[in-house]
Amino acid sequence: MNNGMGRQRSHHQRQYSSSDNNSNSNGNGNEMFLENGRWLQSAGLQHLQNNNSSSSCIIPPLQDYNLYGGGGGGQALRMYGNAQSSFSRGNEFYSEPTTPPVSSRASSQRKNGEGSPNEFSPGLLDLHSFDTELLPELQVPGLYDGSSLFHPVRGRSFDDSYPYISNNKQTGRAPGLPDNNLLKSFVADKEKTSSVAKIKVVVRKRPLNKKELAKNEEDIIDTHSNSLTVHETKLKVDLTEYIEKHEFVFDAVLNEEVSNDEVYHETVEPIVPIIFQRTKATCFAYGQTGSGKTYTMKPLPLKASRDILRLMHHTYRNQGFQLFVSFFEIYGGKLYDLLSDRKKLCMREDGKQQVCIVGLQEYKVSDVEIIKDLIEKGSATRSTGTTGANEESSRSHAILQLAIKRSVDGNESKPPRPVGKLSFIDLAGSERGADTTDNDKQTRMEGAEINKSLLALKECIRALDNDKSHIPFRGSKLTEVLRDSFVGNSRTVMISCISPSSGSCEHTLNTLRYADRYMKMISVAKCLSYDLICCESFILNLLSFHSRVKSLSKGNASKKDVLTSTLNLKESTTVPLSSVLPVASTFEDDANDAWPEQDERDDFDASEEDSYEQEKPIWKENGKLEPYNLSISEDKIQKPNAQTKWRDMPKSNLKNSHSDNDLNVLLQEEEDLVNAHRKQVEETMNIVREEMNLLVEADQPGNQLDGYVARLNAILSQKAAGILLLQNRLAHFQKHLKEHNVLVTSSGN
Ligand SMILES: Nc1ncnc2c1ncn2[C@@H]1O[C@H](COP(=O)(O)OP(=O)(O)OP(=O)(O)O)[C@@H](O)[C@H]1O
Repeated sequence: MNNGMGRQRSHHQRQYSSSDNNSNSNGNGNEMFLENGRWLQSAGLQHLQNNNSSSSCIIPPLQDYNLYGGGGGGQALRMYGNAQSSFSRGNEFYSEPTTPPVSSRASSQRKNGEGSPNEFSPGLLDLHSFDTELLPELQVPGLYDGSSLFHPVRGRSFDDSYPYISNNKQTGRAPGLPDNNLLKSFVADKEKTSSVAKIKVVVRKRPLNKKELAKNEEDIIDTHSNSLTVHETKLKVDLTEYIEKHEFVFDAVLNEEVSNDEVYHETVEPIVPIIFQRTKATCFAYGQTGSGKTYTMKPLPLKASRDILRLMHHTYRNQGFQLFVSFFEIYGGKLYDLLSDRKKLCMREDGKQQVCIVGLQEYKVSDVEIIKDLIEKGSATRSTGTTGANEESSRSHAILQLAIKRSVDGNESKPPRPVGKLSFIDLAGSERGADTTDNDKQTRMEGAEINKSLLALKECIRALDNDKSHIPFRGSKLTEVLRDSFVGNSRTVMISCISPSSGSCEHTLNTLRYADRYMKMISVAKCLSYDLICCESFILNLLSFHSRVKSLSKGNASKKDVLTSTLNLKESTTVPLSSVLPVASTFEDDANDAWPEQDERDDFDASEEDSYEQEKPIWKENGKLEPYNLSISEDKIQKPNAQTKWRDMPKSNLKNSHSDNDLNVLLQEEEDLVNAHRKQVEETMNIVREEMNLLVEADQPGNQLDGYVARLNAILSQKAAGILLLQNRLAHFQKHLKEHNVLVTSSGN
């Protein structure tokens, strides 16, 4: 709690009650994550556990586990997407604003005057003017390995790259580092930059402004390292005041003392290098009018351009990279070029479903001063007006794009092809439609349009989860433009801006809940990724076990090989496995493929498998999920059917090459590992279920989270089935070995 707030609070006699809608910072959440950390350690996955004491940091970013990149990105975003169901519904009242106002005019002073939507001349329809398809291959010798983005380094997190300093400044910059260490650390940090979080949610609290101070409004927000508490004043029925506390945890919380430089360092700086790696990155600000979105967003593009140019002139010198700047706004559902006299623009999709903004002026730049001028020019041209909360309020969504392009095969005569793109989106204030202080019709229509587009954004992300084949990107111009942020190899940083004042409490809570839903979804996805890791480890153990016994059976493995193999296996539980193994959705099939060749299994009794029927996860009637326990099935597995017939293995070879004791040790280790992994998978699945229950509890009517939860449940069931199948086979395999006197003693499991 800051001092000012402490003083002001002392005038009131308030009772504190804890909030019912807090995020995963609550007791359960903490315990859950601590528990999570414990089993990570026990599983040899402690490298995945962040040293940060904050509970939310125990779980590293999603991209570490291939939920991102390649085909995984969609999955994570779908999870992330449904988090937004708390987002306020759009205003029913909507009619399209007739005109974009000119810059810096109060809404009451605006005049009509823009043309109709059909006024584009065919000459503008140049689909190649903004080719958003990225260059298919980009190899920069001696620098990034292009593949690293698609096989991100695991166990490295965003936070690893920049040690987080949990103090009042909350800068995240290690002491002694130069202000811009980008270049110095560039090559050394290439692995780190490739592990930049796919989605990062940062909250920025602004200081109380003069108006709020004049009204004696209190600062009701306490910030901690990556969490914050909102103290909401409420009245009891007997009209006595009490405070309800709402706690939230995010990737980072930046308080009122944090400078714009530090905001840049925390949000955009880490993603700058990766746009040279065929990545489309987006940073957007969200929050109520007057909360500081423009203040936060405005300096970021210039700082980013500076770093991009440094990289181009040094690290990527003579590589043919070029930087292009464009700046446009979406106002009243229409696009206007802010660098070309507010020329109306038109959006088209090309044959490859790439969104092209026809006629958008892009400036090739290589000088920071020119970029600065362009940004200032565009900002001055942006539609602004006056709202109850902000005299100089942005009435549009402004999008500034920094595109990196490169000549194909060094051929300067051909137009350069895009390599990566960094978009900065300053969204219009989130509560406009509901702002009753704005009584003029124009302002209300703007508000309705803004709400409509923000609602479309929510719908779009939700659809990513529910309907793979159709995402309503076309619901608004905003979502069409943001499409790049949702698909393919992308990075997104969401900065939620909040006002600290008691008068803005409701809006602030809305903004934080919106951001919090993102965080919860990310957290669910992270748990699932652990589940995936554990399953992978489990399968790898079995495969390795099988191949070693098989090689023993052929008599072509020395004792040394076997022991080395065991060592490797143990190590393999602490390193990424997805490069070797299938992803969750297919692992079962692949595991089947990897089992002994068919001839070894020809005589396998199918009825045996039936007896190990999968336990179905239990859905309670109230929609909650019960913890899932594999132990019943495990009992069955321990009693293999005596009827089982296996084709004989050449036991003579085994006996000749190795002592029974060696094999016993080996197999015992195998079983221990397998059992440890099974337990982890069980625990992880329970954690995921707990998370899902939290989500369901926090859900509001009509948000259709049920579908999402059911889908998660299906994934878990599939995993559970796969695990049982593998255990089943392990049991058969052990029995087979016993029958052939390979395994002398039982593990007792
Ligand atoms: N962190 C901050 N430190 C100091 N002043 C700030 C900060 N954030 C915002 N302000 C000031 O608060 C006022 C409103 O900020 P800003 O215009 O960025 O809000 P906004 O969220 O973009 O509003 P709108 O949605 O209406 O455009 C401005 O005068 C700005 O200078």
